[in-house]
Amino acid sequence: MGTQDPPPALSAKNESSFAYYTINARLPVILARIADSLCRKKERIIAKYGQESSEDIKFVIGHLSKLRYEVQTNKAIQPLESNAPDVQAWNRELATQTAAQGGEPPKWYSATWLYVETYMYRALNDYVALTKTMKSFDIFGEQKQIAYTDAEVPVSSLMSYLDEVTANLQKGSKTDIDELFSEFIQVALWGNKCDLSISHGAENSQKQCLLEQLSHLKPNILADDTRKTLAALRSAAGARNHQAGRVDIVLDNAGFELVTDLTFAEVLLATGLASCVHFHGKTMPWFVSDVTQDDFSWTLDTMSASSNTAVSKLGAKWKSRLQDGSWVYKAHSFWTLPYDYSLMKKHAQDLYADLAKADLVFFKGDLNYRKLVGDRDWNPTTPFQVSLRGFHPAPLCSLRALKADTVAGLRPGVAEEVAVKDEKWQVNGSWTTISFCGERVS
Ligand SMILES: O=P(O)(O)OC[C@@]1(O)O[C@H](CO)[C@@H](O)[C@@H]1O
Ligand SMILES: [Mn+2]
Repeated sequence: MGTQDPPPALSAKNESSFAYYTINARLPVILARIADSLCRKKERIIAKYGQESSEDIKFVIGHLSKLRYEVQTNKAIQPLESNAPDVQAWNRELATQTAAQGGEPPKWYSATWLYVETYMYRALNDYVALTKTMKSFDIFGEQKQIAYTDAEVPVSSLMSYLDEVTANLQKGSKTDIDELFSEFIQVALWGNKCDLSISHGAENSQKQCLLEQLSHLKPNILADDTRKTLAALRSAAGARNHQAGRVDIVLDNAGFELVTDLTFAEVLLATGLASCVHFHGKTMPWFVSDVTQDDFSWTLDTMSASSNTAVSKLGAKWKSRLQDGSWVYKAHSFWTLPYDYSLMKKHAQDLYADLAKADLVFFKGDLNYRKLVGDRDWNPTTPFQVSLRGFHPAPLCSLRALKADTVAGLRPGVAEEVAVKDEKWQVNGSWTTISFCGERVS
């Protein structure tokens, strides 16, 4: 490795890695759970999609067990078969990797973790797309809705607090915007602690009130670029005669995390730090809990229909934001391709150009972080800017709970200190980073 070369990408070749554990233990469990849940939901699926879907369920379960066998026995990655628009790109990537290895196709334990894990979720969607009747079925849909309903108590307290804070702002009381920004960026940050794929698709939602926990959680933020992030927003507005601009949030999980992101977006608008917020979701069910258009709409519909006044008020307000354009929801197919973000300019020029219109782009969650830093084995003290390897459509900030063993941007000594306190610090979601990059470094 030359001095300028980035470190290698994570892969299951290393048996002590989380990548190995994921492929060896977690992915087979996720696949088995999906098959089980299809069996359990059989009657409901038939009621919704018709009698013919009975055959479709068998078809999907058959493919799931074949895939599980292929993972467990380290078989070659297979081309996708549906005629979905992104299948060509996936199969082209498979051909490229095969050619690069002298005709040897990538395999589960030797290819990069990012490639095989994203492939697994893409393959699941392909099986559903190949059915006759169930093409619109979301394998994880019910779990995502449960993640929201299980969090109704913390959602209610968060909405009451948000309602109070925004009302006080309207009354012109001297609320400190810096404090609000710092508080609600932490709400969105810790919202990422509770996703479903880390718990093998089992329930893992937020039952306690997050607001009460924030100060207690503060020491677990290993890198905190809150001030730099806020300064970047202010300087972008300052350059336009104090006109606030667009802020983008690249979403991660549905359920409680989505509500925390929407809350943060509301605070950005209410404080005048942003004039509009663009949310980026997924075009298909992804990594168990990621937000799709259906999840986004379902969440706002469910909130507006809530019997809790603050929840229904905010739900209705957010639906109207989508109408008046102060919020925009979009989903680009690049987010579910296997590429890390240093390749966005090459594979999705339009998305890169769109993100460049924002004053600041927030990237939520662990998978987005892995894609930002190329899922590589960085020395933890490598500057975050360096780990991005030239990706810089706009100033950006990642809010992430560590659930994978790649991290950059830590001060010297921090990794060693936390490793003594918690040997699973890199993967158990209990430690977080707020990482900002204000300029391009290649
Ligand atoms: O992106 P998210 O929702 O925060 O996390 C996704 C995740 O659960 O999936 C991968 C492991 O399977 C890890 O990157 C991470 O733990
Ligand atoms: Mn996710």
